[in-house]
Amino acid sequence: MKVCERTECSFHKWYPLFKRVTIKSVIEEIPPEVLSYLKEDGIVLPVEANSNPRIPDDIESDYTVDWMDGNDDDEEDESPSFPEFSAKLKEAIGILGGEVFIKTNWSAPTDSSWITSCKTLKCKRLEDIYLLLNSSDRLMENFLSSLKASKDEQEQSHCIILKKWMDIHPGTEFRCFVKDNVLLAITQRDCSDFYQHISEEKFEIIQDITDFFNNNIKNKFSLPNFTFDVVRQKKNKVVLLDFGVFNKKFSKSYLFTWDELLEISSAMKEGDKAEFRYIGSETGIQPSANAFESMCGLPLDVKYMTNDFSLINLIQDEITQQNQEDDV
Ligand SMILES: Nc1ncnc2c1ncn2[C@@H]1O[C@H](COP(=O)(O)OP(=O)(O)OP(=O)(O)O)[C@@H](O)[C@H]1O
Repeated sequence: MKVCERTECSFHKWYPLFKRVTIKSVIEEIPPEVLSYLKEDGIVLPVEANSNPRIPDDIESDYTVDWMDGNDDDEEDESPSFPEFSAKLKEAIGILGGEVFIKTNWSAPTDSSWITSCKTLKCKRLEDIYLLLNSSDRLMENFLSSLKASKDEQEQSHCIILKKWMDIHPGTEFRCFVKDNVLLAITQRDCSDFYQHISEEKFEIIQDITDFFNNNIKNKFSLPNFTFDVVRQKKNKVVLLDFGVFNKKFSKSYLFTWDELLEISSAMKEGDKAEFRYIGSETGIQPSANAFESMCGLPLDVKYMTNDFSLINLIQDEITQQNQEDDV
């Protein structure tokens, strides 16, 4: 993969061109001092995001426990503060209707919904945004990526994207694969459930997504090979969510394998429709990747070590080897 492919899939690169067909968003560049703060371990909210300000001494009641006796003032002094950046985030929440979804150039904090007050990725306050930015391993990987990135990626500015909140039914989300500007395949994105409506409407789903691709995406995105995600809310209503790299290291292929996608590509003839895969019955459902992500936060070092998230395979190989040694 050429490195610039990942750059082209960064939200801030494609959003201006595809504004009309995606969710209204605001892009804020992360200033260097905020980036350094986000790269640090631990969760210390900036003062502007702290919704539990210290009770002033003069109204402290007899029942107030002085937990931090003597250290309070020191702690308060150490809290970071980014008034300008925080004001921009607050303004963006207002512009987008009071409820937003956040992500960085490439990833959303889907591993951290447990930390917000409403236990979803919906952010209504600065506190929710800073909690997600600080607690997500997925975002941390984005922030740290410049350490191992090529020159091209290092020159990328890190951004926080605030998107207007949209209630999305997981059974309406699809990932699409494009090679040489041809729509090859479409897969259900939430493979942890069986959705009756998908099998009932499969032909309309393929048609709507194909029309959407032909009218809005084909030959307009800057790469010939890529993935894109859509939400098909109802007939003739398709919304673009995101673009991704056509590469197994960076994008999940869900109900296809990457080898299958390449085979489909080489067998595809002009006029062929994209291949569509979905869970066809209750028995076909698969474990939810998000549930796994949020239950077991693997240390980043371990993730990097395994590179393509194949830790399970690594452990399995180790066990097999040990068993073989025991048998000898
Ligand atoms: N504006 C929005 N409002 C509410 N939920 C959203 C919004 N945008 C995306 N989502 C939800 O968040 C999920 C993750 O979003 P997105 O695909 O942008 O993240 P990602 O990190 O790029 O994912 P991946 O790494 O799998 O490509 C989506 O599947 C969708 O369910």
